[in-house]
Amino acid sequence: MTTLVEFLNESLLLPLHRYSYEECRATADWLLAQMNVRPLVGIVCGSGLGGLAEMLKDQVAFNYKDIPNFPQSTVHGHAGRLVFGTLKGKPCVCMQGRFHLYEGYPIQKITLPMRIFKLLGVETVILTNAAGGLNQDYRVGDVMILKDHLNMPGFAGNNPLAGPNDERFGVRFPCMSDAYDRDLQQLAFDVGAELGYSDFLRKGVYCVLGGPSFETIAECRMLHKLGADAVGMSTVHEVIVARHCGMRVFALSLITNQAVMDYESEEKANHEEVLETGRLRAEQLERLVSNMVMRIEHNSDENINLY
Ligand SMILES: O=P(O)(O)O[C@@H]1C[C@H](O)[C@@H](CO)O1
Ligand SMILES: Nc1nc2[nH]cnc2c(=O)[nH]1
Repeated sequence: MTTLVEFLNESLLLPLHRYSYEECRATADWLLAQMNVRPLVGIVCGSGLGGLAEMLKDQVAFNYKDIPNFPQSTVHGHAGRLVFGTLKGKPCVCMQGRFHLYEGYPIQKITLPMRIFKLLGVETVILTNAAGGLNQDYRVGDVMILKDHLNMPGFAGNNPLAGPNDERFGVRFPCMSDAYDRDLQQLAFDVGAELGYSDFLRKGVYCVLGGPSFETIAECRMLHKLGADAVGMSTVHEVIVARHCGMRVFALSLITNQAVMDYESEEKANHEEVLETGRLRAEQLERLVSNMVMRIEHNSDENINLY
């Protein structure tokens, strides 16, 4: 006989679909069956930053709609393709389009690709996003290297790791004080300096909100007081799942607009400005990421062509 708890689990929790290890494995195996190279680096393209995927050589690409268990991209500026290839000789997989809470997907679904990355052999994840600048020293077009985050949906209990924990992915209570790899942050600044980008490179704290509405003036003021330098609608959930399963994480925000902090301001946040700033910085971001990828060392570097 079904207990009340089982009934509630099935009727309330199942619709918030959690993918089992076996389902993740099936998706990864489906992809690997069509691939002769295992990616070491997984890249996620933020809004308007899908051009990063075009840098990959010898591409094999899949539309999300053809990949078992994958959600669909519904946002303009997120193409909805998983692209495999090499970047400066290093095998990579790139999400040209990510999923967001505001699209209506459960948090476990928008973070599924991180577990697929892990099962494909990815060791380092590079996440990019578009964000509003809260730090008053930031300018539109600045690139903020994430050193930490504020997880607002998480404060309200919406964490991608909520629910039963499968130890095959990671521990029940993962540490997040080392979420953003410090060596990779330094590498970004070193590579950025060599490319002449120091003037627009920053380091800061990213705050995730659920979206899709942009923030009110009072909300921006509050987030700034809480220690956030930039605000967005993604990345943090992916970071948590990636760290849970032991991948190294690097993340950057392109500051696509100034968050409005002043009641006298005429500025209004809008998605078109977000995409336009992405277009203006695309080339430099592509150079920064590809030069970083070239210099990242991996445990499995010597195995690159064995799969
Ligand atoms: O996927 P990201 O975080 O780059 O997308 C940001 C947040 C919203 O999806 C959108 C708002 O313009 O850009
Ligand atoms: N929440 C939020 N997300 C963004 N993505 C790009 N700009 C913004 C912004 O100002 N606020």
